[in-house]
Amino acid sequence: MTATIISGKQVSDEIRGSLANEVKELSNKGVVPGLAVVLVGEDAASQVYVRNKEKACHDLGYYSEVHRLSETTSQEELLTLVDKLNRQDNINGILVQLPLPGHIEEKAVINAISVEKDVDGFHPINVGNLVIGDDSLLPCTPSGVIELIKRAGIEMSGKHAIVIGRSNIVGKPVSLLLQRENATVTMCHSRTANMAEIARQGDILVVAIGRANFIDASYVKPGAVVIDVGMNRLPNGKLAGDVDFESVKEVSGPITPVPGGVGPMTITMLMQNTLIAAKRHHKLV
Ligand SMILES: Nc1nc2c(c(=O)[nH]1)N[C@@H](CN(C=O)c1ccc(C(=O)N[C@@H](CCC(=O)O)C(=O)O)cc1)CN2
Repeated sequence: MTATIISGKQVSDEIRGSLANEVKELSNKGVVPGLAVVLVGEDAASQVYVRNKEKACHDLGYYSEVHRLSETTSQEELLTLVDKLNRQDNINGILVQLPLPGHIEEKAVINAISVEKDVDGFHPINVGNLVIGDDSLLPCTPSGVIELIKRAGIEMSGKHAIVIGRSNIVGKPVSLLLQRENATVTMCHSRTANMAEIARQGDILVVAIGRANFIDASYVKPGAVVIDVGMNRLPNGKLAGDVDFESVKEVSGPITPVPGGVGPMTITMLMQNTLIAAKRHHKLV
């Protein structure tokens, strides 16, 4: 049996089509969603992601500002820029590209972004609202995972979901979002004993551990849905997920590839969050 491939690129294109239509309708009311992206330093991957965010804004008809700051920018200077963007009326979403250079404290910067403009969903108030189930801007990669599962027509309610990885940006939020969909969630991490045995109980397996090709077929119940959030750059320059795609797809049900799975959803959910923030700002929701 060969598994169905869940294409993040395809789902992403569908969502972007709907966003573009909504932006056209909003423009009749004089509303243009605005996103500010801040990049500090020269990290090659970050430069690509920031360019892709700028292009997504352009393609969907958003206003965008990209602030490219030098590696030596001080925390003080960055906070001053964030403060300016917080007060700018044409900006609905602010995203500071991570990772930041070592001399800047990520927490201080994230906490400085206005909660209403935190389209990354990383501010502690947005995280707290996610925990208690209140309305909030959701972190992009975890909400992209849930959207991919839904749009593949997979029911989460009553299913046993296993999340491998407990990071603040993927593992923890994705487990909360799966619970919100009424899945029963088990979390595994680097200290979990008998991980393969536990993982094999899952109807849905979400993997975010940052170890290339770590999950092989022995972790997968036949027919289980497998979502690979890993993005590991190999010495040969190729990108690999956390899941050994070739062996796992022989036993699993629907599965996401890397690249072309969860990755493309991250920027699409960012665009969705920016639109939500714009509509809230203009009291249209
Ligand atoms: N402030 C933030 N910083 C970072 C985030 C984030 O959500 N907010 N996530 C990542 C980087 N990222 C977006 O910023 C991102 C990563 C990967 C992709 C993507 O489309 N990946 C492609 C492959 C691309 C490649 O070949 O390198 C895929 O998986 O198909 C989009 C966005 C860290 N920083």
